[in-house]
Amino acid sequence: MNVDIGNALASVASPGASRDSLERLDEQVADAHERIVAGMEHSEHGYEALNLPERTDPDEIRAAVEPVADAEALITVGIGGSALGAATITDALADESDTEAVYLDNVDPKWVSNHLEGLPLEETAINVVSRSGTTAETLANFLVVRDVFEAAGVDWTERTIVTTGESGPLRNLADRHDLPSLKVPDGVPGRFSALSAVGMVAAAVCGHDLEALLEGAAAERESLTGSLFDCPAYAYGAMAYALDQRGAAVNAMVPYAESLETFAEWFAQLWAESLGKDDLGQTPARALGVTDQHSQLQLYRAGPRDKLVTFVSPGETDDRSIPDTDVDELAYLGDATLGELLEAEFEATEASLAAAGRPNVRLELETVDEYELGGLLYGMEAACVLAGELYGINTFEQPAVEWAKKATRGLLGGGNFEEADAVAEKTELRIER
Ligand SMILES: O=P(O)(O)OC[C@H]1O[C@H](O)[C@H](O)[C@@H](O)[C@@H]1O
Repeated sequence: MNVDIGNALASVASPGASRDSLERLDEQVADAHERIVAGMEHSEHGYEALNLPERTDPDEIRAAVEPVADAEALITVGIGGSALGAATITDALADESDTEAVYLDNVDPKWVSNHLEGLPLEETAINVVSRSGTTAETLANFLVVRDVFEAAGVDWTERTIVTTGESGPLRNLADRHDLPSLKVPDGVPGRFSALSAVGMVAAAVCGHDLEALLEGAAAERESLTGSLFDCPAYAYGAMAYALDQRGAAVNAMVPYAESLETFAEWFAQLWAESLGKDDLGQTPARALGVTDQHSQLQLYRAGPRDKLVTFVSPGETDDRSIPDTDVDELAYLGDATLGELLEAEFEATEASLAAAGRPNVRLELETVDEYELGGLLYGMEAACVLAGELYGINTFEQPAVEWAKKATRGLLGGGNFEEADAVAEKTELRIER
């Protein structure tokens, strides 16, 4: 992954960071890097995620999925960090796989039913993922999926792989039914776990190259140095932080590839849940090039100066020519391809923001493949860890999310949680028709 931060310099954009201010920030980056390296060396909670390129064992993952390696469809049951990393990988590489990957990361009843309908259950694998093993949505959906298999007379125990922590209800269930199971590595929070079994079981069932994913990530790891001027991941994390300090409270992630739309979702969780602490953090927004040029771009170019726009350039892709036409005004299209049109729109949009003095950064991939994806995921995680150090917050906890989880369980009678009391205390000002 390469990163181009030129359009976020103060000479181009407002808010923007001057070269001098980046030189000064680089001293903090050097300190933060030392802290990060120490955390990695001691396998501290969270920092350990940056060791995954060396720690994850592709053979172990492949062995666990072996019984369902030929599955026509894969249902992954998980939520948040236990779904989005896997979905980012399999959605980005869907064209390369014959396995249909379905993700149940919501409990909207109609949506769940629609997703399960019509699947060839005899040829479908189930991938249940929950670090804690207690997440209500995941456990509930798993019970629904099991029920659907049982109703169809298909033995779900033959087709299920579990990835969870050392202990907990899901671990007990895996043991009771003797299911192939993998462990969420210690010290790796869900949103940083894409490059472990959490994200890679689905990739393995879909036949993707696990080694290449890890090699891409390892190359990014190698580039972690003490200076933002030498390290793309740190350049991104430092610039995003610097811009937030100057008023860019929103970070709009805009990949220019349909296949990377889920990546923007993954990034939103990473950035929001990691950095949204102590009244700090940058709000992630999601958009898709070129589609959202025709919806959100107006705001990004002419609305409040509170945004950084992060483009992702997918590099080389399959192309398709645009057929000739005898309509004179459209003749220019006939000389081009859809890929050239996309590329021209990307560059034009980037330039249009720069011309209006709106900060934007470009993440460049060579192409969308396992190696580049591994690098992108790892690079964004390292950028996030660096930003967390610069903010001075705990990047790896998520107490605000835990609060709502407890309130939900309390409401459903799953234990005594004082958080549930707040629901009854809601202030109402209802306007009725
Ligand atoms: O993997 P689980 O324990 O089921 O957790 C799934 C998700 O739950 C919560 O929402 C956390 O805030 C997320 O970070 C986590 O990824």
